[in-house]
Amino acid sequence: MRRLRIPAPAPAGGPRAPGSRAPLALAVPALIAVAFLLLPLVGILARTTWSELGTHLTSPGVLEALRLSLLVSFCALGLALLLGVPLAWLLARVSFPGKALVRSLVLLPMVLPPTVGGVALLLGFGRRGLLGPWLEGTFGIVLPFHTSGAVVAATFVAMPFLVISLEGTLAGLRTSYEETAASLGASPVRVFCTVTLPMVAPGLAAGAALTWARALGEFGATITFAGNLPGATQTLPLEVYLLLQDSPEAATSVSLLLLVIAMAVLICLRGRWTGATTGRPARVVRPADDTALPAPPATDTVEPGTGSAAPGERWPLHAEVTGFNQLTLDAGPGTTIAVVGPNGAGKTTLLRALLGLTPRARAALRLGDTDVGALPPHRRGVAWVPQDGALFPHLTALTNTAYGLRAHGTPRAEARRTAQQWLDRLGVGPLAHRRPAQLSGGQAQRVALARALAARPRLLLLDEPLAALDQTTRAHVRHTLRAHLAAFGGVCLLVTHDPVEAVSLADRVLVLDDGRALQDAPPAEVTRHPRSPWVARMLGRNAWPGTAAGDGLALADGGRLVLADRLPEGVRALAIIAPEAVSVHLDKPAGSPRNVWPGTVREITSAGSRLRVLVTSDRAPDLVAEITPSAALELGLADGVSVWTSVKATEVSVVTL
Ligand SMILES: Nc1ncnc2c1ncn2[C@@H]1O[C@H](COP(=O)(O)OP(=O)(O)OP(=O)(O)O)[C@@H](O)[C@H]1O
Repeated sequence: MRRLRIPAPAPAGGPRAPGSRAPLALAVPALIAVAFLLLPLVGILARTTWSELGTHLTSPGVLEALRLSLLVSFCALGLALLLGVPLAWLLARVSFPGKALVRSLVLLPMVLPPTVGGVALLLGFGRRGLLGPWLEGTFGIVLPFHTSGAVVAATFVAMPFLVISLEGTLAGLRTSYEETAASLGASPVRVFCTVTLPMVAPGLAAGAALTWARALGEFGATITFAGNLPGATQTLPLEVYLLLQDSPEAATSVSLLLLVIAMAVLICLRGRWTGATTGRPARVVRPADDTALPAPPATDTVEPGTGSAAPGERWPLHAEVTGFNQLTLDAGPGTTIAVVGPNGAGKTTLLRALLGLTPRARAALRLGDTDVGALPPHRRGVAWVPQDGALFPHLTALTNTAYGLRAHGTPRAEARRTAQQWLDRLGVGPLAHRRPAQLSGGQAQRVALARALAARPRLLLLDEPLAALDQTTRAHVRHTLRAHLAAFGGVCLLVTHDPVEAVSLADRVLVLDDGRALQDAPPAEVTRHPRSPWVARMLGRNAWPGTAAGDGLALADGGRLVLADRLPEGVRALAIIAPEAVSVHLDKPAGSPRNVWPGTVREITSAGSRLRVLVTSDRAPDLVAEITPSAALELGLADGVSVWTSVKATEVSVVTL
């Protein structure tokens, strides 16, 4: 039996090649650097008079300075949170002119000598500064030589730590969570408080801890701007400075205290601030095992109190989209439209335009009798299920599902009851208490769908809802979707690359290309007469565009195809050939088929119980034939084998373009 060797995990702190050693030329200066940083700290420890430590730290002057330091540092932290959190959000989320300048401004106090910072504060907020006289005249506030001045100075130098840390975390947080929350009806402030802040909490905590530690140790700006008044502005660092002249041992003891506090903060953060604070890791969508769950009921007459399919709630759709997408959409209530098209065709942009989330396309949107195109995303009644579900990781399945209801003002108990009903309907009721990280891919998709439907949308947008699922789960969730879309009183747009999904779930298939509607027809019509080679190929057909000439088509990719019925000369058309209609031979076939080409087998793949054989030829475009495995065996087909392919003219269907 062969045993698998599992490689040992990379050591913490980054990958290292086995047996690799740091080169001496780097290791020596690095060690000197460590010693350089360590030595002063060891100096403090070595020179501390441990027997006197208690006396030094409990002297009235030190206790007063400690009290003041704590007051000033916590006030500075509060002020930094109040101002810095919105600023970090703005820098991370909004594009505006001069953003780089604002970011530099935020960083400036970190590189500015603190005394220069103090001078700048004096010139800005001092009694003779730009704002000082107004502050004094209007509010009677004089910042210099007052505790509030020490708070301002500490905030000035410490706030950058908070802003940088939080901005980095926000930048690492995918916007789909916030956009989904808005699509569920949450206002921007609600989204910020209930989704953004909880999700960036680790980064915020790290930034806050550093900010507080920096404010606690602030010296230069404080002494320059606020002075050194005992009981008012004389904080611990200033006390150390004074003690150094009169009582160096006491200064060492207080320094030790500040050192211990700073080290404690850094040890608690364990380097998170320097790069690991990019929000919680995205949930990994695992292949799902839904077999433990009850299959969702196919038809369900229980209607939650706020269900979207309640009698009377019917929402036809009218949309005129301009910008990158240029199309008009009209659909009756209950219609499901599959949106298909090649990569970059504008499917996601269309959904984002309907949500009001992109400036690249704009939708004049009417749902029922209401024009919602001018409303912000959270007031449109358009729910969105992005490809990854975007379940809020800090909420359970139940609270995720209740989110939209709560955003619409439903009382908590009622929202939870209704959410539980929706989860039950979608067959994931028993998982209500689980967090998204504890759900499989299929379960998470059902919860995401329950959450969207529970919000009572007037338009439902599903972006490749089944893409992340394995085949078995896909069939399960497709079944669930079909049952619930049938009961949905609005229009549903479903982006997909899967022909089975498009044909089995949709009443119409909207084919997009370059932002425009190439075809908008029932699935049967699109299957019979696809109007683009891409759709035909998506449906598993061979599709050759060409121009009518003589008794056939002059193919755009070179070669000729004979048709059963002549087309008017010069007409552009798409020839569709089902792979089953293509015959593969080892020798040139004699007799009836007039479309015969020599070629070479390039690829053989399985398609259910049959094989698909890709044949390339210099006399015709690539052609896929579908044959049985026994026929392939008989012909000895393999990559590189020379073959002949033939198609009867009567087997070619033609769509004029
Ligand atoms: N933020 C953006 N800025 C500029 N161009 C963009 C932006 N987002 C998308 N695009 C471009 O717009 C076009 C449509 O993109 P879109 O994401 O809507 O395509 P799609 O049909 O959803 O593609 P896919 O199937 O790959 O998801 C593409 O050419 C894409 O490069």
